[in-house]
Amino acid sequence: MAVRRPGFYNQIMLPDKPREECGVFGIYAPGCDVAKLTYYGLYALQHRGQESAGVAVANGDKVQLYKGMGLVAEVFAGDQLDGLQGHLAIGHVRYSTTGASHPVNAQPLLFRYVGGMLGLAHNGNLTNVTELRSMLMATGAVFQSSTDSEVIVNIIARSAQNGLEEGLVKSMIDIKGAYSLVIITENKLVAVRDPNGFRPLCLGSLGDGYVIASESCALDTVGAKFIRDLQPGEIVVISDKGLESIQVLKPRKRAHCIFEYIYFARPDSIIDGYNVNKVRREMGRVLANEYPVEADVVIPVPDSGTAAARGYAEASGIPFEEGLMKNRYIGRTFIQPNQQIRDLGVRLKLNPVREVLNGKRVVMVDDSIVRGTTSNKLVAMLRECGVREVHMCLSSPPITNSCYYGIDTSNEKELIAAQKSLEEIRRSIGADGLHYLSLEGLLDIFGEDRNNFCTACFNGSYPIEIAKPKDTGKYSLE
Ligand SMILES: O=P(O)(O)OC[C@H]1O[C@H](OP(=O)(O)OP(=O)(O)O)[C@H](O)[C@@H]1O
Ligand SMILES: NC(=O)CC[C@H](N)C(=O)O
Ligand SMILES: [Mg+2]
Repeated sequence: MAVRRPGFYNQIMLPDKPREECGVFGIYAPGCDVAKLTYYGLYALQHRGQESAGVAVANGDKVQLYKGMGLVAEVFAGDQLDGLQGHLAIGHVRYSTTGASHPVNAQPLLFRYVGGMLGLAHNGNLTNVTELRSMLMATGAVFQSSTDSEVIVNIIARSAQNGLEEGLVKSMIDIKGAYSLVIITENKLVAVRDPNGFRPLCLGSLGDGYVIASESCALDTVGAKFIRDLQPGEIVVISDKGLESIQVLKPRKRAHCIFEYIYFARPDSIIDGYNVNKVRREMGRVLANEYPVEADVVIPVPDSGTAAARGYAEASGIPFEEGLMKNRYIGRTFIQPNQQIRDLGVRLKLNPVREVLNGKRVVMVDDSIVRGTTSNKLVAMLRECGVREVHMCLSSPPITNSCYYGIDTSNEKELIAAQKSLEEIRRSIGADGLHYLSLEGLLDIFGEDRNNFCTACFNGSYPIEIAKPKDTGKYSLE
């Protein structure tokens, strides 16, 4: 789980939350209630960020925005959507990476620029944000927020004297890092994917209109048909002239985030050609082949460990059982992210099914270990239920490096695998056996696409150079 930076909102609302990122959604569909469809699209992407949510709608003359802190259903609990009328819209759910979790940093951001109005929603994280922001400030720019996303808006606006498209093309040379963007003007919807394709972004059709989303599950939710993923380095412009695609830069070496498949994305999504559920199941199968054990049951740590546990059970022939029950209604219930609350958090979230576990040798499958809080608590819970042996299996390699491309993983001091050996981790979580999926085994699942991923969190091989911030291991513009 991630370490939250201190901030007004964190202190009063946020638990120590899972590592997530942001979700973006855009729609161009004259004749449809685009605000409501965006709301439903964001609902489908809620797992990608729970700090704030917002929708911006355009009607040809103006862009209107409503956003706030909280879950989509909390922010739009009243009749806010009724006031947002138009034929195109964008939306955002946020999990902060640069800039605190605070109302000023909620997205979409909306500005007036040389071409009129411009709203932007961003998933990802820039790696040269400090440098860009200093450069902009030195030339008189002012900022309302502390996000890297506002830096992107400034860079685009400065180069857009001859039109937004030209501004975007030029700005993609300066902006470094991870960005999947949806942009709205009074009459255009624009989508942009960075040249490495770090974060996902896909295109669908809805009647005569189009939909853009971080994940295909959001297209399904609004009844849109998946067309394709955006190419790394591609800009898609949708207006009354139809859809135009501009391949800006030659795609660099692809660096799709492999953690989307392991943990973040919804299993029903298809990302860059691979169904997440299928990949997760395969991870479990590979895990079973790499680490065969004598056991009586395979249990998942729900929900993100479930598909891999099924794969492990299928490949090993050991029966699959639901040995841990997840409280479906667990959300943002806690108060402060301290260790005591974190420990309690595991209990609130997951409860063992004694009848399934008592006297058994258990393979417990989860997607990952970050700090070890979850696995430590779960192993202890299983022991209390009379489990004879616990083999902890992870469908990812050990996480040893921080992410600087849009995922709020802990800094390296808190990553257990960066600090301890495999044997020390096994002892510290109290398991009889511990096995992580090998990086080779993971990449083999993708066959000839095996080189198309960013695996920096496992091997420190960063596709875009990063200057690690000294103290926190995180970027901050506070
Ligand atoms: O080692 P830790 O620091 O405890 O982090 C690892 C856990 O965090 C994630 O789950 P999380 O509970 O965040 O969310 P989930 O319910 O979506 O799996 C992940 O699936 C692991 O279970
Ligand atoms: N997780 C993300 O994609 C966050 C987007 C952006 N960097 C922000 O912090 O608002
Ligand atoms: Mg989990």
